[in-house]
Parts: sequence; C-alpha cells; structure tokens
Amino acid sequence: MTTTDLAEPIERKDADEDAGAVAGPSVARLLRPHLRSFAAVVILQVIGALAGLAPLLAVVELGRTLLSPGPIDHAHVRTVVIAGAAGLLVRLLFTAAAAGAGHLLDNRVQLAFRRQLAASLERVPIGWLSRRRTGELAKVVGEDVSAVHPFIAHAPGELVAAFVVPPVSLVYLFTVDWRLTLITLIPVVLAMALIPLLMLPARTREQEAYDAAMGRIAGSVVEFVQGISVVKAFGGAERAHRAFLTAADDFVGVFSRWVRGMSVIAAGMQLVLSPPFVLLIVLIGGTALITSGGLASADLLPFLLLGLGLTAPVAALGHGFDDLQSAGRAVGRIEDVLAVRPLPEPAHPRAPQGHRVELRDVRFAYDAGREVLRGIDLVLEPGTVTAVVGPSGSGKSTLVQLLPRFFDPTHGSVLLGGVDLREIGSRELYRRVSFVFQDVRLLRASVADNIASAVPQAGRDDVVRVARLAGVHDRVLRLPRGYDTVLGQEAKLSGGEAQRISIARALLADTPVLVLDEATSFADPQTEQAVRRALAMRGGDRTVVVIAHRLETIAAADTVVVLEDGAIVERGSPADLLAHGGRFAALWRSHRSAEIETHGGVPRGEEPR
Ligand SMILES: Nc1ncnc2c1ncn2[C@@H]1O[C@H](COP(=O)(O)OP(=O)(O)OP(=O)(O)O)[C@@H](O)[C@H]1O
Repeated sequence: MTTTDLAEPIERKDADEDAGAVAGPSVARLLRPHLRSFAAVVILQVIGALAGLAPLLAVVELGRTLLSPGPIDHAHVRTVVIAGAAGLLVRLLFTAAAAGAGHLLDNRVQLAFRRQLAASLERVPIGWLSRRRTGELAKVVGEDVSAVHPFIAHAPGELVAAFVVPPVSLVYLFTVDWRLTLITLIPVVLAMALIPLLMLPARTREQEAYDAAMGRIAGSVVEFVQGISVVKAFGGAERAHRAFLTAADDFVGVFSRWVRGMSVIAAGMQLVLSPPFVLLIVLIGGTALITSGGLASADLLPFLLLGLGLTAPVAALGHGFDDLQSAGRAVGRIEDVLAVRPLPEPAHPRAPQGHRVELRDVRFAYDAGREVLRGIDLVLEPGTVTAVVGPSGSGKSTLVQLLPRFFDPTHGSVLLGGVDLREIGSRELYRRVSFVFQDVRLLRASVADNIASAVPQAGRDDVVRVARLAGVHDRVLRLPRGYDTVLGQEAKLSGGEAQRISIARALLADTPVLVLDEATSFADPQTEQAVRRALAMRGGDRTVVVIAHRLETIAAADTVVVLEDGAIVERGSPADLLAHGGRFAALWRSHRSAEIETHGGVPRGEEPR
C-alpha cells in the first residue's frame, strides 16, 4: 500500500475501482448466490398465475356449453368443471408455495445483508463510526434492509402477474374475436397514456418540493426537540416553536399542490382501471358487435371475465411502484455502507521497537480538498506527557485519533516504535495504544466486562483496583448489582461516570501509549482527578498525549503543542512557551482569567516553572 493509495478521501471508494477487492461486496454480488432461489420463486409464480386462468376459461366454456341450443353434454360439462377446479387448486398450491419460498428467500437475503453490513462495519475505520453516524447506521441495518422485503418477496409475483397473464389472455381473446379484444384493451391503453403525465417536469418539481418540505419539517422537529431544554432555560420558546410552525404551514401548502397535481392523475388512472369502467367498455363494444351480428352472444363471456384480469396487474404495478422505489433507495444506502473503504491490514505485519511515536509530515482531510491537518511533524517520547492545545476546530481530536489509527493520514505517516501504523496488525496496535475520548461508548454488558474489555482474563481484584484509581468504584457499588450490573439495561451512567469507566478500562489495558481527551463537558471533580491519576501513571516510560483543557494538566505536561488551523504553531515546555510570550502565553492568560471567574478568584493551574 503506497502513500498515494491512501491519499484519497476516506469516505467512499471511487466508482471505477474494484469495490469487491477492498470494500465489501455490492448488493448485486450479495444477491448472486440467491439467483437460483429467486428463479424458482418466479417459476412457481408463473405456473400459479397461468393455472389461475383455467377456472376463468372453464367458466367461459361452461357458459358456451350451457347457452348453446340443443341437449347439454353432461360429460363435457363434468370435464370442464374438473379442469377448472384442478386449475384453481394448482393455482392455490403454487402461489402459496411461491409466497412461502419468496418470504424464506427474503429472510435469507436480509440475513446475508445484515451479516455483510456487520462484517463491513467491523472493518470500517473507527473514526468513520462517529456518533452522528450511529443513528444512520441503525437505520441502514434495520429499516433499510427490511425495505428490501417487497422487492424480494412481492415484486416477482406482481411482475409475473403483470407480464405473463395478460399476454396469454390476449392470445386467447384474439382467437375469439380480434375486434372486441382491441376494444377490451382501451382501459389499459388509457392508463398507460396517463403514466407520462406523472413524469412531467412540473410533477417532478412538485415531488422534489414535497421531499424538501418533508425534510424541513423533520429537521425543525429534531431541532425543536433537541433544543427544548436550551430553549426553556434561555427563553425563545416562541421563536423555536414558530420555526416549527412555519415549516408545518409550508408543508401544508406544498402538500396540497402535490396532492392536487398527483391526485387528478391518480384518480384518472384508478377510474379507467376500475372493474365497472372495464365492464362498461366491454359491454358497449360487445353489444354493438352482437347487434350487428358480428359476434355470438356466448363469446362476450370471455371478454367480461378475462378483460378484468388485463387491468388488475397494471393497477398492482402502480401500487407496488412506491415500494419498489423505496426499496431502491434503501439498497442505495446499503451500498453506501458496503462501499466504505476499510483500513487495510498489513500482509506482513511488523513489530514496533519500543513506543516512541512519530508523526512525519502528516496531512489529513476528511473530505477531499479540505485539509484539517497540514504538515504535522511531531515526536512523542516515552516517559513524557504531551499536551495538545489550541482553539476549537484546530484539529486536536483529529490529530490524536491518528494514533490509535481511527483513520490513516492522507499524506505522510504515523510511526510507533519506528514502524508505520499501517504495517502493524490492528490487534498488536490495540495492545500498545489505548485511548479515552470524550465520545465514550460503553458496551451493553456488565460494568466488569466493560472495564475488562481489553483484558478479558483480568480478575475481579484488578477490575476493582483500576475502578478505584479512576474514582468510579463507589459509584459502581451503588448500582443494583455492583460490578455485574448491565449498563444501558439495568443502569445508566452520567457522562462523567462513563468517562471514568473508560479511564478504568485504559488503566487496566496498561498500554505503553495512552491517548486521552480531557473532557470539558463532564467536568466533575472526580473525573478531573481520574484524568490526573491516569496521566500520573506514566510508570517510567509510558508515552502519553492529552488534549488538555485545564491549566493544571497543561502546566504538568512535559511538552505543549499548540495547534492552529491544522498546523503546529508553537511547541516546547509550558514554562518556555509562557516566557516566549506567543500564542501559548495568550491562550494561558485567557484560560487563567476564565478559571478565575469560574472558581471565584482562585486560579487552579499553577504557573509552570
Ligand atoms: N468526522 C468528520 N467529518 C468531517 N469533518 C470533520 C469530522 N470531524 C471533525 N471535522 C472537522 O475537522 C476540523 C478539525 O476538527 P477537530 O475535532 O479535530 O478539532 P478540535 O481542535 O479537536 O476541536 P474541539 O476542540 O472543538 O473538539 C473541524 O473543522 C471539523 O469541523
């Protein structure tokens, strides 16, 4: 893997690359093993649909026999009735078998999709799985996979009915009377003529406006609900409410235009495809032909019976169209997840020598064209604590996330013990690098299992020891079942408590490299202490890097790195940087006055010496 290979945007693979080689297989590839079963379902449907014509033809034949002058041929009637009943039975059996097989197939396909998605998600860069995406992914794995259901389980039946039955019926009707056949087709032709009206630019614009208005209303609801506490606390409820009401009003306008445009056409289609309309057309045409002597009255019967069958599939297609469209969109979203490029595992992993961390000319862009890290050269020596500081959005989180290889740099390299992270196997890497970020994810498992997730063989004593160090032991004892309490099920932890659990986890993992984001959002005293203990645990030669927000942490660091707009603008010991009077000194002063304000005139960070 060369640097240029990695210098692409991380989000999507380019379309012209062989997706299967690197990313997960596409939806088409996932469907391929099921093609035989799919064909079997279609064949069962075809047989069932064709057999369904037998009872209708039997009724036609019966009508002819019974209406014809002269004595009734009872043997013939019996044969026709038996044939019709047999057809009905075959139809029932085969369509039931097709429906059952279709649903089983659908189950298997959904399972395959979900397994593949899970496998792909295991391999996507950890950084890609941001919290923003968690909701979207839940939707893809849950709802979107289920939305494929009509496509697999129902579409074959509807398509078969639409494309197989009418031609066979038509051939039969043509043999009876070609003129009345053409008349019988009038409703279908009228319905077809209306379809292009649905695709007119005005309709497309209305549909787009409808989608956009729907999006606005969803957005304003989310904004309203998410911001409700802020709105309540700081006022402005009316304003927020107004935004929501405006979106709702706006939606009503767009919806009525959309409905007006669509409903006229939809109603028109429903009318021409409705059985009364079809019967009316056939009866008018048939009566005219019979009175002119061109058609025997018994021959009207097949048109009345089969004529209705000609329009039903067209109507069914119309109903299924929406489902198929949403299945198509769902498949698109599944494709998007499957196409995310995983971070490649090395073919010949190398073992790092020591745990000196080095970033060489590192550049990084989340989206092509906008670099958030630019030319970072940085060495983190074992046995030192490096504090990364800088304004919000300067790239601090992105920088430290490169160390546990949440992403690969788009240019340059990150080395651990002299080996590029891309050449270290992921297991080996996680044995050496642990991290505590603000965005803490805990497993739906017991507290003990959460703490010991990196060291499953750890005993309860070890778990309790690190929980004490992380300042969370007492809280755990107050949980319903102590260390056996299942998080997210039997108990919910606060943000600070969750972070202390993740600190305990990192302390137990006891890796030579520790990456820490000092929380600002959960700034309770116990969490601050836990962070400090974790930092103090350098035990000789641990390599520690911390995104530092508190003066105490900054002052205690060996080296401070000041980031601005993705580049390092200052670096050195806190004392030297303060004496230098540059950016760090300004940052220090503003932090200090903020802390003096917050803590009633007592700055907590001592002047670095
Ligand atoms: N997942 C992402 N996708 C796209 N852009 C991102 C993503 N995460 C961060 N960014 C952008 O990258 C830039 C650097 O963000 P980063 O979170 O690294 O900064 P930071 O210094 O840690 O900020 P803060 O102190 O506010 O956490 C910002 O412009 C941010 O908008």
